[in-house]
Amino acid sequence: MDLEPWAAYGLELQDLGPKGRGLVAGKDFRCGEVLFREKGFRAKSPEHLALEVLASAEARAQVSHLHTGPLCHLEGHAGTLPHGVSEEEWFDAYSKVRFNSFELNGCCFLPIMALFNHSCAPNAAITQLPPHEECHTAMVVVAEQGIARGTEIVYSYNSDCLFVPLRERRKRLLSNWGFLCKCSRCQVEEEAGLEDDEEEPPEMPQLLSWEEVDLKNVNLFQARHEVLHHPGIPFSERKQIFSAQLAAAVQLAP
Ligand SMILES: C[S@@+](CC[C@H](N)C(=O)[O-])C[C@H]1O[C@@H](n2cnc3c(N)ncnc32)[C@H](O)[C@@H]1O
Repeated sequence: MDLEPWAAYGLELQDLGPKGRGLVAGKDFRCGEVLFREKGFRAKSPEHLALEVLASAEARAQVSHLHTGPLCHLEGHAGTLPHGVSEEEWFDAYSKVRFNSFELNGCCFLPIMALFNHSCAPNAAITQLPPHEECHTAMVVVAEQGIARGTEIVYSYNSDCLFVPLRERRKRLLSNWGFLCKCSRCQVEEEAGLEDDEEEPPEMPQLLSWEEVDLKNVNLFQARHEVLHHPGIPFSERKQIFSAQLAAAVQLAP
């Protein structure tokens, strides 16, 4: 593998403290721009993917740089290990797959995409590209002002997380991904004491709808901030708005 394949996309890998490493914009990106594409591996489950990785020296090399999650979360292999594979090698491969893959018509594993950190107020989103049988994914900028050079690029590991209050978001991320979310939104809400408070009903902002998906970049994401930050908007409505924005961004992408 190329030593720094993300550099060709204008991305820089940096140490970001409590979140570990993360990818940062090395140049300005426009709203709606596709900033990254990758073809990865797909299998029925993380266990199947780990076995595929262990079976191929090339795949092992492709994942060697990845974060290894907390082993206490792992149940380990159900049956016998492949010939010549030690327990230690199994746990390393399984942990890398388990904590860096996501569910998209099966278990999808993208070795470079796995370097992006999660945020509950993301400035990018990932979307599947055709042909859909392949694990082929693009990342699209969904920040209303685009993404300025030097800004960390973050997407939501589980877009459902965007639409629930702080305590519930943290619970889901902790149980599915094994980390306590330290994104900017969680930190602001934590400092404001929202974890303990009953959430107040929001004033309804001016929201985008499905009918408006052909809007131009300028106002495409004008309602995004409100959508993410007003906890009282019904879950189904938030999801619809978020999906409409993403669909519009993909249509606008070159
Ligand atoms: C897919 S990896 C992302 C890249 C990783 N930071 C690295 O150094 O390789 C996922 C891991 O990054 C860390 N991480 C990602 N987003 C985070 C966030 N919002 N808050 C805290 N940790 C985060 C967690 O350790 C998580 O298990």
